[in-house]
Amino acid sequence: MAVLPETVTADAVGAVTAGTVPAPGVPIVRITALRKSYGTNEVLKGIDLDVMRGEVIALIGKSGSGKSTLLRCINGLEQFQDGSLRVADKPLLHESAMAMRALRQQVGMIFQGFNLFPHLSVGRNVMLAPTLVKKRSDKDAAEQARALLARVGLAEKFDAMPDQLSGGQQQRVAIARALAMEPQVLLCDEITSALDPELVGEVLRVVESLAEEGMTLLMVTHEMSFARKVADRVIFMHQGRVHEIGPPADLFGAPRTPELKQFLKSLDD
Ligand SMILES: Nc1ncnc2c1ncn2[C@@H]1O[C@H](COP(=O)(O)OP(=O)(O)OP(=O)(O)O)[C@@H](O)[C@H]1O
Repeated sequence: MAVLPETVTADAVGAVTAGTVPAPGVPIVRITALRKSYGTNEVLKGIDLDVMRGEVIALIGKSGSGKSTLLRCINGLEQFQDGSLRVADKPLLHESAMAMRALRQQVGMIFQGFNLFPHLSVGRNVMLAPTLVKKRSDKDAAEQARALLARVGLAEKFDAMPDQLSGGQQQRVAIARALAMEPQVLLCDEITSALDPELVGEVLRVVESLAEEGMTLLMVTHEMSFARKVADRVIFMHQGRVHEIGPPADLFGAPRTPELKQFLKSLDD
């Protein structure tokens, strides 16, 4: 796990986090007895998890095991029925619009679909949230966007339109856009699943470099070799529970439960 200094500023980009971050050893995300249902279907059945600053966690598991729902609860996209969720020591309270706005600034999320605004240039896509939400000047936001685009290897694409980019490039813009809000945690939900195989590597390399720089990452991934290489811990979710959790060498090398053994075997078939 990379360890960040006490305070990290956004000027050097790299700049994956900004502002004051909690002291080392303090969880950035603290999830306690979290339960989430859709109607009568209980999808998360009591999740307990502390995510430490600078930690990289890979979430793996069968389709429907609750991985995406967990990420969506952490960034406030989904409400939950029971338990508690704290981000940077603040409780996630859906009833407070102000608290939710603050949360959205702490927690970045990248999805399988890149969700860029098609009518805005790449640069404008990256600038949008900082100008609207953080009230940055156009000049500052453009400067930051240029630096972030350089950071993801797309310095020359500032004025391009999204449809002029490959899927891998669009996903890298989406990463730059998420970083522009200077999140303390980045949630990645199968961010390479929609890409042609030859484009997967360029996106994973960016994520890997963020991990090396100390970004806290929670990623749902089907890229097991990536999880093995980059994650500090892997979580195997099964039927809405954290079924196994530990270092990648343990989960991949010595799975304890039949469910994980079977899941890993299914990947080889
Ligand atoms: N908006 C929704 N409304 C109703 N049920 C939902 C909704 N979103 C997810 N579910 C259900 O919640 C369960 C968990 O879904 P989730 O997407 O979290 O699983 P997952 O592990 O991320 O799966 P996948 O790997 O296929 O994305 C599934 O049974 C799914 O059908």
